[in-house]
Amino acid sequence: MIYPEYELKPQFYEEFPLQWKKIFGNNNPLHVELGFGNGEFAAYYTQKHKNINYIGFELSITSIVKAQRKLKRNNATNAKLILCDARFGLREFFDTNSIEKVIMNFPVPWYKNSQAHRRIIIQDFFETLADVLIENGEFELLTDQEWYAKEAFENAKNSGCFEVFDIEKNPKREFLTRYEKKWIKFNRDIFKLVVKKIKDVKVNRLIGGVNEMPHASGKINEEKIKLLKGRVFKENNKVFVIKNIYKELDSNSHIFKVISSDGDFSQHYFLVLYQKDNENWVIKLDSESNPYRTPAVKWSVKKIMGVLQ
Ligand SMILES: C[S@@+](CC[C@H](N)C(=O)[O-])C[C@H]1O[C@@H](n2cnc3c(N)ncnc32)[C@H](O)[C@@H]1O
Repeated sequence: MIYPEYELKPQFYEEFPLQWKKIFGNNNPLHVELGFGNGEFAAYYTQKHKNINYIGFELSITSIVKAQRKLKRNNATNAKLILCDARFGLREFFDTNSIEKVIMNFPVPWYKNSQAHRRIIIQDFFETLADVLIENGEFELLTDQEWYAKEAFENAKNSGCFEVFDIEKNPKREFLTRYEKKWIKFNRDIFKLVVKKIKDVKVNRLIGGVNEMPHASGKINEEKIKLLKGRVFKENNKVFVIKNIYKELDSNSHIFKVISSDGDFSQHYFLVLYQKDNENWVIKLDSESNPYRTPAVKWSVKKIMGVLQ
């Protein structure tokens, strides 16, 4: 990363939710942008609002690099960018009643029904918002898709936790994002939805507390190791698959390439299995691998040790 001071890697933190006061060195209000793209809005917003702490989520590494450049050019000191699914990050990295404003400019709408689970504004999202926003905290959505704004409107209303304002068509805007400019050029209408939190909800988080290193140990039947390649394990909301197993030359250790999911949240990582003494083996996260220690990640460690015994 070119300007690492702007990128925050929560997977290297020990404790969740994150301690934002420590991270920014002040107690300024937290404003969060979901899907910041190339960071034009982040650069504008952090200049305009010097007394807030801005946190942006993106899934694209290229976008993170471009956004870092823009923040650096402005010498912004109140911004952190995170490469992570915004739905996961909003729920897992923030405490209850901690965010003043959440902004989402021109999300990917995911038109097809088969892709609907990828939309950010699903019902669960509004429950998370009702947890992490402070009282009277706001969520602002801009989109060129009227149906998307209406779906968000309905989901926010159905949650019972928000004052939901009428959708505004072609609102007056001080700053146009890259996608906004593009859609205006294509003569598309723009829709703005604002909701204000009026009621608390407490949602379950996957990785609360101290982020312990999952590991398991015991006697195993070595013959069973090679049989695990390609196996899929499922339990409730958790799934993991062992994509590959590599044996280290000249040593009794094996690396497992694993993909796990907790609901819609997937992670790739490596586990290492090695012989500790004459009788016992240990399995744990490989030191190069740093997934969030979600229930599926912890379960994969215990389960593999279990089936090898
Ligand atoms: C259409 S672009 C809009 C970018 C920018 N906000 C703008 O208005 O110019 C949508 C952005 O959201 C990002 N994105 C999509 N799903 C996401 C998710 N679940 N979490 C974080 N970012 C996401 C994409 O990578 C993409 O950069």
